Amino acid sequence: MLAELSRYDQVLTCDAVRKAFGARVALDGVSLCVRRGEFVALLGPNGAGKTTLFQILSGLFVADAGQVTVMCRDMRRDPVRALAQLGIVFQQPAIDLDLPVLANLRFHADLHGLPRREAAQRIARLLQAFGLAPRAQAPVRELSGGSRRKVELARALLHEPAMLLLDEPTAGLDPASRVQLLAETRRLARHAGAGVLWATHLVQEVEQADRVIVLDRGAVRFDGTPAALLGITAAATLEAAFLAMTPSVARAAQTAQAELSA
Ligand SMILES: Nc1ncnc2c1ncn2[C@@H]1O[C@H](COP(=O)(O)OP(=O)(O)OP(=O)(O)O)[C@@H](O)[C@H]1O
Repeated sequence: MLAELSRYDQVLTCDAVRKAFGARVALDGVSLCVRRGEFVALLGPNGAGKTTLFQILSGLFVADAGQVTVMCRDMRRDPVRALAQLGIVFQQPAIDLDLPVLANLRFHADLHGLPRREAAQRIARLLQAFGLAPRAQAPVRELSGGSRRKVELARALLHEPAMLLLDEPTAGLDPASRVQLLAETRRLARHAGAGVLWATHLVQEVEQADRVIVLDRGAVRFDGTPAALLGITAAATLEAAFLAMTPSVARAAQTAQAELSA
């Protein structure tokens, strides 16, 4: 019974996923899960495999081996129903810059087959929550980088997905916008009971996470709470703990430091 409960509590599962590009192995047997209402940070240096993993989780790439499920739907066998439960923000902005904010959101609602009245209510709520209501009629091109990201996040939440996949959503934002976007995502996802997988290489963004998964060179090096990451590495800061978990990054940091002090 307990095992059944915990299986249904898992919104996203990824089991022994492998992906290679020719001889380069990008993911080497990655297993992880995200539970309902849980905010999980996926922390990894450049080239760790985060984007490849997201492309597989969002159905853009097919894994060479392994299994992905969303709300118990197998991504390979039942992609339509698995994808319907996902809200995705890609690393590269993917929004029509010439369309007004409102039209972008309406288009997404239509794609998901939301009835017009229901869509209008949800859009109004999300625009309000993100402080975007006054800019609803503005073309996205006229918005700041931070506001554009908020439109993408609102769009990802519009069909009320069980799981949010966010690939470095704060890339290119200033520190204040980063903190704001992170806080708003957490609040909205928790309110909706959705799971969140937030990929980043910024250690500051994992402090508030329920759990952190460290990915390096295509493999999971750690999976636990930020406090546990500090505990097992006996590091004073999360930054030091991350370096301890990713020796290749630590070596690069040491070399850079030595060059600076030479
Ligand atoms: N289309 C591709 N063809 C060949 N190699 C690829 C391709 N996509 C990714 N790789 C390689 O797979 C590895 C993982 O790359 P990936 O982009 O997934 O890492 P990442 O963690 O998202 O990095 P970043 O933080 O820089 O975006 C890297 O070694 C990369 O060079």
